[in-house]
Amino acid sequence: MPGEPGDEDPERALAKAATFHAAAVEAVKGTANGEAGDGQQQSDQRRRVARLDSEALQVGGLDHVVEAIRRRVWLPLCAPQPLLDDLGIAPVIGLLLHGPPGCGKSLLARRLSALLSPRPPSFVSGPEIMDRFVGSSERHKRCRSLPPTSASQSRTFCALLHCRTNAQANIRSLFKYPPRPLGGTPYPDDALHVIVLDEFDAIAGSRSDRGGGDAGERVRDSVVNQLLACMDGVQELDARTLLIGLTNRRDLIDRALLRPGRFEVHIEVSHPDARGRADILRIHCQRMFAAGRLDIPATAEAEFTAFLQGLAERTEGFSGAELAGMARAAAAYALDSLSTLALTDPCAPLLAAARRRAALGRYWDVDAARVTADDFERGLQDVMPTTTLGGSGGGSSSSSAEDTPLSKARAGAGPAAVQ
Ligand SMILES: Nc1ncnc2c1ncn2[C@@H]1O[C@H](COP(=O)(O)OP(=O)(O)OP(=O)(O)O)[C@@H](O)[C@H]1O
Repeated sequence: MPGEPGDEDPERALAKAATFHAAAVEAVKGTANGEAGDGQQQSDQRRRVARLDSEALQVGGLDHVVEAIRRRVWLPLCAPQPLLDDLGIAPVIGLLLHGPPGCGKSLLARRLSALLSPRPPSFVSGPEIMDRFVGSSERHKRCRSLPPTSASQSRTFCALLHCRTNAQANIRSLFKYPPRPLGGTPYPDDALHVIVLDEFDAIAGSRSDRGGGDAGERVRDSVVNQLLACMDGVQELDARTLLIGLTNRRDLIDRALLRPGRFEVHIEVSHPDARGRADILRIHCQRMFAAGRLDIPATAEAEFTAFLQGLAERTEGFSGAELAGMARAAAAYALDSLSTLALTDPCAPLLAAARRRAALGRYWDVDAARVTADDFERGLQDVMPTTTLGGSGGGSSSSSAEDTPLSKARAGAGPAAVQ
């Protein structure tokens, strides 16, 4: 039967799929054009199905991840059904993104789901689900420490049964489509439903490791069993469903969930390399650069690039979250120096309330506000201690503004050297 994993050698099926790629995209474009109501919607749909790359997703340093997603997840999802039938494949129903914290898994899942389907995705936090059910079952578990009267035993049994039933119902309800948002953009009934399972290991921990001992463990086991059952029944649903599991610990996840046909595609989202870090920094500094708030003229694209490369060289081992944090810290230092100006202005307390608002602009000197090399240097120092990897030592405390990538870039000296 088409769509059953293992019907055809996956490599061969993929090679065939690649051959049909152009035709598939064209066919989908055609469908989008045919179905769209007005011109705007047409062009939106066309863009949605026709493009999936790092730029469209607004993520940096994840080109290889995006390419794998495009090939294994996106192409089969947007290919025409007759073509999939000929190839004997069905789109995957489970994608697992795993890797260290802060490297962009949630960001990627959010952006990808927005690009894949007009239907709002369902976001689920693993610990939240488990706390609700396992927490209560563990509270009831304490009944076990009571003297083994028939009353306490039956209370424990009922509580466990209740928690298991609730947890299973809760997992089943995940697969139901969320109600259409009132006043939102209409979408077809069979639009893809994306379910993002954050901290997936909390829901999907390996059953064999736990031995199924106490009440909480039995609830956890029943959640995994329910998840397996729901995934196996996903093909019967009216709309296609894609589960995206996010985890820092793939090794903790039950192996039955990780097999082909369930979470079939595993992609590691790891720390970015120097080029990736420059891309991520560009995303997070682009706005201040374009607004002329960086201490580099907004037109000096080459200087900006050199500045980003210099910073990227000095931030080995940083995650995307840490790079974004560094840009925020630099901006906060810039604000801080401006607000100091405001506090030290001797006229400030004397101003009448009506004039304060107008005066604020003067005190903050909004027009002159720039994020300087020193601000980035201090931002780098701030974020450094949270970084556990790398330690190429960017930003030794003695480095002066003259040594910074920004000042080197401004002097036309190119990227700063790795320290
Ligand atoms: N590749 C990236 N490109 C651009 N920004 C990034 C990237 N990676 C991380 N960030 C920034 O860091 C923030 C946090 O990243 P995100 O929550 O996606 O990490 P995560 O891998 O899901 O972490 P965790 O495993 O701790 O949940 C993002 O909202 C974004 O601002």
